[in-house]
Amino acid sequence: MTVKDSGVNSPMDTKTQTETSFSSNRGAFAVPEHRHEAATIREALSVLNDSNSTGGGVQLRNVCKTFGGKAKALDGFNLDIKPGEMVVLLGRSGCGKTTALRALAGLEDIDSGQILVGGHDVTSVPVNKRDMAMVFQAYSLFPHMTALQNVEFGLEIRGISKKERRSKAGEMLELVGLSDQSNKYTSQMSGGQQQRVALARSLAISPRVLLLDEPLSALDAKVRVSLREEIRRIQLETGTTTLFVTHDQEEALAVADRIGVMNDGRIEQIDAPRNLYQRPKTEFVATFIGLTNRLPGILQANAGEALVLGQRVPLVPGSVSGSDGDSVTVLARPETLGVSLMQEVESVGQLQGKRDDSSAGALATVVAIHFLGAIVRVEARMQGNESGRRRPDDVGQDQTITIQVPSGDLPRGLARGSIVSIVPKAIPALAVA
Ligand SMILES: Nc1ncnc2c1ncn2[C@@H]1O[C@H](COP(=O)(O)OP(=O)(O)OP(=O)(O)O)[C@@H](O)[C@H]1O
Repeated sequence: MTVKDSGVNSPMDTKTQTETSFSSNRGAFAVPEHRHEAATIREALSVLNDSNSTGGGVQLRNVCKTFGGKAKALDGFNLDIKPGEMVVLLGRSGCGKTTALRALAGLEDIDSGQILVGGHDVTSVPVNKRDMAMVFQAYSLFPHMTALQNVEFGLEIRGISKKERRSKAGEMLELVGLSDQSNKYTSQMSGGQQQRVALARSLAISPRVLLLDEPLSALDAKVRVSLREEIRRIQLETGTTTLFVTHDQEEALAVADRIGVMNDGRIEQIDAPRNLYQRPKTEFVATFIGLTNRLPGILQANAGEALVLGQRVPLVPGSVSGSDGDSVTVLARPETLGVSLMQEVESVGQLQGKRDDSSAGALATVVAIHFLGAIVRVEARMQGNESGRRRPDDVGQDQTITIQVPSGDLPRGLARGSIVSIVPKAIPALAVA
């Protein structure tokens, strides 16, 4: 990773990266010898600014960034974050999330485009003048300083008086729930506690924008969940405009006001978590967020519907256009499919003989049941139509379909090997070609 030199707050430039120091009013502080840790601490501190304004939205306009003349990390990237909003960038590894965040911070120069904060063009403003603070995946704290000293440090490099910074640092540690740990060395703290300290240090300077780069990735599952809730609570309490980068869907859905799903250097869709899940505009977004079943459908173009397993399913905006009768694929969420047990038969073939082919639903055999606490996920294998009279929207033989129901709604007696009828509910879904 290249580390952009950042100016006044990072006198490390002249030192080697394995042994270096920060100078401040207090004197010099040794930085850990580990090369990556040193670079991360330097970046975290360099983003802490030496100007004083708060609030403001963010705009990245048509930003392009290429590394070494190769594929574009950002390719016409556009993002608009409202003041006080928490936007999460979500996407696969390498799609450009971190580059977007670092470009906003000023840690990466951009090839073209414009970056505005609070309506002011900061494209050429150095990193330490952008009024931002950043928390990284790595803890980026001084291990030989206490929690209080680490939080104070960000204020000290901005020339805040000792009395004032001690009071502010104490306040921030209280905000992140660490008042009773303030005199502990950060090297003696858990990962979750260290990230709280890093968050307190970032917020102590009242940044215009808070940047969170996979801040929870190094933590174990339980701590991740509790800390993400804490981050959201604190962000709402302080009203700090925040950009959060993660590849963890659940994390994104849990904390964001809006999620921007990234693909190949740009945002494919940005929306409130619920809209993104229920009304995805593209196949990429529909399949990236949550689970989907690919079901054959027959387009009812004028009605804005598709016939799926004999049932009319409304289509969301962004669905493929075409003519009545066109074959499409409908991306149905597991919870939009109803499942009922066909108790009176022993085989699908036996039932198919009795069934009217015009009735809605398809027959399937349950192959797995996953109990997930509040919900149950059922995997069922379609059997095809053995009577030979296939409906045009019959699901392919042997296709496995995933259905999800609240635990309390699971049909009594449903077990592996049960024969079930699957019927789509009239819940909007995306249709693709
Ligand atoms: N300093 C760099 N030098 C060369 N290429 C880079 C550099 N930083 C990023 N890239 C490339 O730019 C693209 C976007 O990288 P970026 O780190 O922004 O992706 P990401 O979505 O954050 O991925 P991850 O989730 O794995 O962190 C990738 O192809 C990556 O290899």
